[in-house]
Amino acid sequence: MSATLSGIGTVGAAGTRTAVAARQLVKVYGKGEAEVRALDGVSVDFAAGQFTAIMGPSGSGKSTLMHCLAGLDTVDAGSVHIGQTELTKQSDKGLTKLRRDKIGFIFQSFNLLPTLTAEQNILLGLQLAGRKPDPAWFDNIVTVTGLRQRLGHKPNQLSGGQQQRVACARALVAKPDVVFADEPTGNLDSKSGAEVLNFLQTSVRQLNQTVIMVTHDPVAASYADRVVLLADGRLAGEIHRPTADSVLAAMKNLGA
Ligand SMILES: Nc1ncnc2c1ncn2[C@@H]1O[C@H](COP(=O)(O)OP(=O)(O)OP(=O)(O)O)[C@@H](O)[C@H]1O
Repeated sequence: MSATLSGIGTVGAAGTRTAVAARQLVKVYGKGEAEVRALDGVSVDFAAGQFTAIMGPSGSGKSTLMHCLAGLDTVDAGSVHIGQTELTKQSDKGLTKLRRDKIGFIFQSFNLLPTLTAEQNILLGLQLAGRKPDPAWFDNIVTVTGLRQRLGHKPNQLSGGQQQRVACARALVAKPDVVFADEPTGNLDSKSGAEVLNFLQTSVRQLNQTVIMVTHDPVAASYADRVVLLADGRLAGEIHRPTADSVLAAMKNLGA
């Protein structure tokens, strides 16, 4: 841990712990005339036990930031810490372990295995890691996702919203330090989207999880505790206790 990051992983004055900390992240694509600085010096902390949405105009760097925070892409400069562990210093092997043990993912396309039941999909990652689920925790997740009657169903027997709730349960079952959700409601109608967002909110408020979500949708962002705004690869502000209207107004200010 570097000296400038001494607060990371500790309890701060307000009683909050930092789950993810990014410092001066730079990510450049292409060279010369074609160079794009997708991230241009982004420093941001994400508190544990909070639901944060990342928003910004198209091309502002949201996906790049999430991929760099989650160790799915490398940075050109800067650091990312997940708790006390510096992700940006890990070997490929270390990164695989970190992603498996500390990070949960939810994607726009649900990425469930079609031949497995909902329960088998939820437990697959743990099984591959040779770990057993904590029965009480599994039970909690099944309750808040409302999947109890659906555990024996295969993905093609489930609605889109139910499939995404299975993907949410799969992301949470290993008790990760942080869950990254990339446009989790992008493929869902508004009712199913609301179910998934309610679940993510409940997982933070009742199960004390940490969720970071990229979204284009001000209504989806209004479920978060905090919205971080990006523009041109830089931080462009933040909103605490967002409403759909306050997010929409901020996005209009950014020219989105
Ligand atoms: N693999 C790549 N090669 C070249 N340029 C890229 C690559 N990936 C992203 N970019 C560029 O980096 C910038 C940021 O892209 P990014 O996808 O992170 O933005 P975004 O805010 O998620 O956009 P959107 O809302 O449209 O999904 C854009 O200018 C994009 O064209």
